[in-house]
Amino acid sequence: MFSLSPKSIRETSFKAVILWADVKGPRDFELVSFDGTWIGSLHQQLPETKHPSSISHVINSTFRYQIFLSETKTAPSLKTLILTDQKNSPMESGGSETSRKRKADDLNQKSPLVLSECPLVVSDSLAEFFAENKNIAGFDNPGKSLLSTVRELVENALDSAESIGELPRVEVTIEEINRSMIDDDVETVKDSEKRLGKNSALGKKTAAKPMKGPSSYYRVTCKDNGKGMPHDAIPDMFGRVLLRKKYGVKQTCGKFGLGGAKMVSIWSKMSTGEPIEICSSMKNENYATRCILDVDIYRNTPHIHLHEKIGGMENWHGAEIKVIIEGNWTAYGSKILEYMRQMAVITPYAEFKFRFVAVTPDENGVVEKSYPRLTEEMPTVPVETKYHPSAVDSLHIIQRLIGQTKNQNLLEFLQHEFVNIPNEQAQRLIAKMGPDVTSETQVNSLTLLQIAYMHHLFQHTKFDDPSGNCLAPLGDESFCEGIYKVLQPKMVATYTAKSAQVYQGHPFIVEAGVSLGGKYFKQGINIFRFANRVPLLFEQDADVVTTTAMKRIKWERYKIFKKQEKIGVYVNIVSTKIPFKGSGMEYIGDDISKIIAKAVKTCLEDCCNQLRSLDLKRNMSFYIDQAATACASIMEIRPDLNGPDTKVWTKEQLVRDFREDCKKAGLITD
Ligand SMILES: Nc1ncnc2c1ncn2[C@@H]1O[C@H](COP(=O)(O)OP(=O)(O)OP(=O)(O)O)[C@@H](O)[C@H]1O
Repeated sequence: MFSLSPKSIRETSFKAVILWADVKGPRDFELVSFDGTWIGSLHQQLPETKHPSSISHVINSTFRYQIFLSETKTAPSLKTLILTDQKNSPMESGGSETSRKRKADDLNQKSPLVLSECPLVVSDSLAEFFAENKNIAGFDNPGKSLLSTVRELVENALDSAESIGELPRVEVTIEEINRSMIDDDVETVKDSEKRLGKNSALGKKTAAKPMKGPSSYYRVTCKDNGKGMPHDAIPDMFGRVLLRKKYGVKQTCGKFGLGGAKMVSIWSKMSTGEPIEICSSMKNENYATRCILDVDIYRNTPHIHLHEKIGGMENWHGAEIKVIIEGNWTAYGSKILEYMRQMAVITPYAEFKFRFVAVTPDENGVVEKSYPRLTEEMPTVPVETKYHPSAVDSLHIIQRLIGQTKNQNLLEFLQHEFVNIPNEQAQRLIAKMGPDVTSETQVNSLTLLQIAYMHHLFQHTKFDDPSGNCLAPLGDESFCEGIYKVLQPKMVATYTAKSAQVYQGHPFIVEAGVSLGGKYFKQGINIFRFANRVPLLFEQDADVVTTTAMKRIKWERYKIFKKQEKIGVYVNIVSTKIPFKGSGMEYIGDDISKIIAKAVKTCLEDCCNQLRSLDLKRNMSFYIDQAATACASIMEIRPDLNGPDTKVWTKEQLVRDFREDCKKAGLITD
């Protein structure tokens, strides 16, 4: 079975020989180690041959891969890889039933194996692994780390309040502190860079971009009204990195799945050496917990300084997290303020308070922002759902589910551990898995090759689409409220797709908004991107939303003129898996999926249509006023037109009645 501890991330080169294959031409392969680990994908040109079974083809390649080896495994070296062709299953590709079966038998006996030599250097602690690779979690330099710290704490605070149905209230304070308050010797910027580089156990220095101004130390505090945390669980929640045993898939705001709070603890340990302080109280508990700890990075354990229960906090439930980290407000302050503003747009049911205090209170020394709650309407809490077979992107997932399942026979396993595999389809899949496998086969007796083949079948079979019931978009009315009140455009239209669509077995829903005018916007197109209700602040250019708004929407068709107007474009994509591109996970590549690009375009076009009809109504409203005023003037001049028994209409009354009638007829909105 898999352990929960990653051992290494390395680049390696390997030599591989395909001993058996019945395909030729360009193919995508999936590389899997013999312990079931998915290693990576490879696009390879196979030689043209009339006798495919005699292919002997050498692959030379360099790979960046991530390996999770068992803790108990004695030989931590990876020697053997299975190569699975993603495109062309030997059993699926043409031929009679008997020939397909023969090929299946061949697959079982001959095994399309690839041999390789992969030297591995092993590191033991998951916390150390994250410390070494902090850039993948957004902690690549002090400025970005300050932003990521705020982000992780705010998103945990929101999750916590929403999970108990409480309208969130989140207070964030960043106080710059005098280093001499915590350091004996004041460190120079150069020394600090040296220290941060040295902390990387492999000596891999993070490519530090030149930043505006020197970095400094900051106390970041985030207080919420969420569910709080159980007393005994707190040290592990903040001081031990574990790979979570995920059973299914869920819409979450965490981008890396690494545990943001833990990354914050590790960053504080690495950058200032100061512990993290947690105060928490749960609903209906008559005490609060105060816990001070730091992470022992090399042992991956919490090092507890204080862990006590305190009284007198009966009227509060929630958490307050305090951490002292190295950061750079000069370089990233504007990004942090932008994050808070966009968070207020996409979370209009929350109340946010933000305060920054510099060590020297000059005119930029204090920044305060307050975003009041704009609606009491809260989206539903996203629910975890079982995997759709097309969303199973590694053998590892099937193996984990086999390890956890109560459904021991294969037929039950397929039907109950996944969505959208009905009984008949499960039986058909089992029939394809070769003569040794039946509905009654115990899942824990499946060989690795059989599991690899099950995975292969999942990737090459058409299943019904998963439902989007597990997703929780914000909703078009709340989205409109957020945009209108926080960013104050002149006009805004929003649209949330009525049903989910599917990308690689994961359901997704797009919601969009388009606004016009407003003093906070620049001329042209202003883009705001969100994924699972979290703002995306970097790498905008290659994003599907940017490309769609810039190139695919014919704005003039809706009488919106890019060169003259201030256009706001807002897109929130919610999914059980956001197909991010790039290591920073800050954008969804435009080339990634036509389905997503089309869904974004459709939603934006709906908003443009709404704006167009809003604009027509606005014009109509103007002409109605003009017409009514003209009529009233005539009647004032010629009172005889009112008739002997009717009362004399004033100009105002006439305009009011006219507008009322037009409103009833749907010609104008206001
Ligand atoms: N403000 C908070 N209120 C209540 N519980 C919290 C709070 N912050 C963290 N936690 C608890 O600590 C756990 C660990 O947090 P952490 O950010 O490390 O992981 P995560 O939130 O589960 O993952 P990710 O950040 O990748 O989404 C959370 O799952 C949650 O149970």
